Amino acid sequence: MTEIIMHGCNGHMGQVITSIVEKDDEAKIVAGVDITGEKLNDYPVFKNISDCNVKADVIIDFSAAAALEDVLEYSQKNHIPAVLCSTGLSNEQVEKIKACSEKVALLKSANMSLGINMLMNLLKTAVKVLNPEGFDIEIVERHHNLKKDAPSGTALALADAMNEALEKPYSYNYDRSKDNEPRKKEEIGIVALRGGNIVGEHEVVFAGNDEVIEFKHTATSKAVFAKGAVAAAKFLKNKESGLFDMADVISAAK
Ligand SMILES: NC(=O)C1=CN([C@@H]2O[C@H](COP(=O)(O)OP(=O)(O)OC[C@H]3O[C@@H](n4cnc5c(N)ncnc54)[C@H](OP(=O)(O)O)[C@@H]3O)[C@@H](O)[C@H]2O)C=CC1
Ligand SMILES: O=C(O)C1=N[C@H](C(=O)O)C[C@H](O)C1
Repeated sequence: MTEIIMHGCNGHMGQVITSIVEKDDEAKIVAGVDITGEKLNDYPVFKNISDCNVKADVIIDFSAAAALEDVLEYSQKNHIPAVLCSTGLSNEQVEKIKACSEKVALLKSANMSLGINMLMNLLKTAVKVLNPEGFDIEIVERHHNLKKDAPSGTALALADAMNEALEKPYSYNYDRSKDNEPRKKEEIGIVALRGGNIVGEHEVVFAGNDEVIEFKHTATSKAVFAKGAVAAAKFLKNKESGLFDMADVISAAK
């Protein structure tokens, strides 16, 4: 049994995870943390993670970037591994995660789906073939009208994955409205659309001379992220320290 503290338990993702874990004989939410403090389910809810006095194997965080430091402090102090899913993290926060992972096991992923994590590998291959031929790379992401951060953590992770495969990393261009000149070769354009209840779409376009190649992932339900997060929690249980990602969870399941 994997006992979970659900951080951000009353939000959209927290509630989807709650319903998935209810049907899972190998996992249990033993406490929730949410700034609203409301008790919506049968587990106790704390307003701040520092007040949570319940023993657990792992924390799952789907709350907000602003909560990261509190989650890391609690995770390190109580030596409880954490699955970090909130997006909109600053570079400084990513460095804090790396430093903290020397003391406690952490898994950070902007997207918990199998499809996006496979797409990252495909893009690394594509960029190695298409970049020497001068293809321009653009990313378009679409999300619901409640999403706070832009561009999505996934769009940035896809761009980072391609940059890892390039000899010289490209810069990211989020807004061409003031450029007043043609796009640069060594950049990746990243565009964010927000509307309705779109769960999450990511499109990567390689535009060359006389041909265009498009990769697209569509999440049709938040359950795809929730299932990935629960699998990650089970994977992280009993790990002492280190920084992991969804690729580690996927390869351990093979
Ligand atoms: N890695 C992945 O696969 C995915 C990542 N995400 C990311 O997860 C995060 C949450 O998404 P979602 O569930 O849609 O968002 P919601 O806003 O629906 O839920 C977040 C919940 O956390 C609460 N909260 C906010 N700040 C804190 C805090 N400091 N301490 C405790 N609770 C807090 C919110 O309260 P209040 O409403 O009062 O602010 C809310 O109840 C986002 O960053 C999103 O981008 C989402 C889906 C997939
Ligand atoms: O906020 C969301 O909803 C999502 N956020 C993640 C992101 O920023 O990439 C992942 C997913 O696309 C849904």
